[in-house]
Amino acid sequence: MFSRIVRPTVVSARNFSTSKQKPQNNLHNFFPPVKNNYKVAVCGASGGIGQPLSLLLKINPLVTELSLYDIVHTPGVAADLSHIETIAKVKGYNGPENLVTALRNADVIIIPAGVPRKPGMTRDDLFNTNAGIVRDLAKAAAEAAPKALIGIITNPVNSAVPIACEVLKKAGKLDPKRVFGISTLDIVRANTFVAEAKGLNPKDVNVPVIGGHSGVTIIPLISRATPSVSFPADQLKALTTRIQEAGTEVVKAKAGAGSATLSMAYAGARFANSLLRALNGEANVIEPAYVISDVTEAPYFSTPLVLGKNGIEKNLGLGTLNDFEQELLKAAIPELKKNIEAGVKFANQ
Ligand SMILES: NC(=O)C1=CN([C@@H]2O[C@H](COP(=O)(O)OP(=O)(O)OC[C@H]3O[C@@H](n4cnc5c(N)ncnc54)[C@H](O)[C@@H]3O)[C@@H](O)[C@H]2O)C=CC1
Ligand SMILES: O=C([O-])CC(=O)C(=O)O
Repeated sequence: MFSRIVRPTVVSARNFSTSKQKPQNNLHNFFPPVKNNYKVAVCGASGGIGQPLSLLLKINPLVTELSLYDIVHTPGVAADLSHIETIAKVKGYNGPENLVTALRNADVIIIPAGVPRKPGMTRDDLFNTNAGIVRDLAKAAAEAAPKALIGIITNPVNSAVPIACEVLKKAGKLDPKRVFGISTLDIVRANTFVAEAKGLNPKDVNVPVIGGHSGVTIIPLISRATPSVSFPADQLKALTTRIQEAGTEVVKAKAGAGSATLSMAYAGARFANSLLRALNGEANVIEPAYVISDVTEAPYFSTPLVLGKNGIEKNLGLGTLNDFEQELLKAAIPELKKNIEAGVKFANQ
């Protein structure tokens, strides 16, 4: 994933034979040199997403402290990851009594805590269990790390982000530029499926996906893909539906053993890396995410964002949508508004 940013340093065998330097078999050569260092906290670190996400963060050279919080198993996960030969110091924190310490002064907090779907469930069916989890984590973040950039993976994302924002608002700590619903997996999937359909290398493909993160609220903008691609109407419709229902595709394939974990860990690590690159002063880091927004009637909406040291530097907005995409937007808005209202109501009850 990091090869998207900087190509690996290639050291030839000849260089080794003439140099006094020891050949390096570790992964350090794959990463760019870094100027700065950051504390990243993962809430739900022992889970199906949390563990591989924490692994990817442990090998990110921008991370110098990795704080792993969960209600179970963090001592084991932290001990395991701490043996990896990278600079990040790993600490595990178990249980609510250690939550505030885990989050204290974090620069970035990523939240994959909560239950996943089983076949036959919608993401909304997770609301009753996961809403309270997100509320409690947001409360702790407001107390321990009010300047942190917070990325929420927990479903239903469309409601979870409003819950977190309302909780932060009540604590007087809401900065709308710092709270993100991570919809990166939708972009990752769109890139992969379009690349497969056109025989391209996925690393060269970028498909903007806007809206929310469930069913019809996921709006792929294939007309704006780079490189430019086109499909006959029936194929475009099928591809769009596949991107919208890709989470369900994984839930069905896992047959009761949960939902996407490895691809989500990749997507979460890509998003966290973009936040860290922006914090570290890199210009023009662009990622779509689901945030407080005034670009549509829905008060939260995902569009491409320019990220900076303080979170969102600029919302790049909707851009031009073709007729097909306008229809997708029309279908998404009522559902999004309903999901957002449910989150706001929960946080204020
Ligand atoms: N945004 C997205 O694109 C995606 C979101 N998800 C969502 O991510 C969430 C996690 O999924 P998995 O990792 O597969 O689930 P999992 O069940 O494998 O892991 C969840 C972890 O959260 C922990 N947890 C539960 N309550 C907690 C609390 N109060 N504080 C801290 N940790 C707590 C559990 O102990 C467990 O380790 C689900 O809600 C799932 O729907 C999953 C895939 C994609
Ligand atoms: O489908 C689910 O429940 C998990 C998820 O959000 C995804 O894979 O996009």
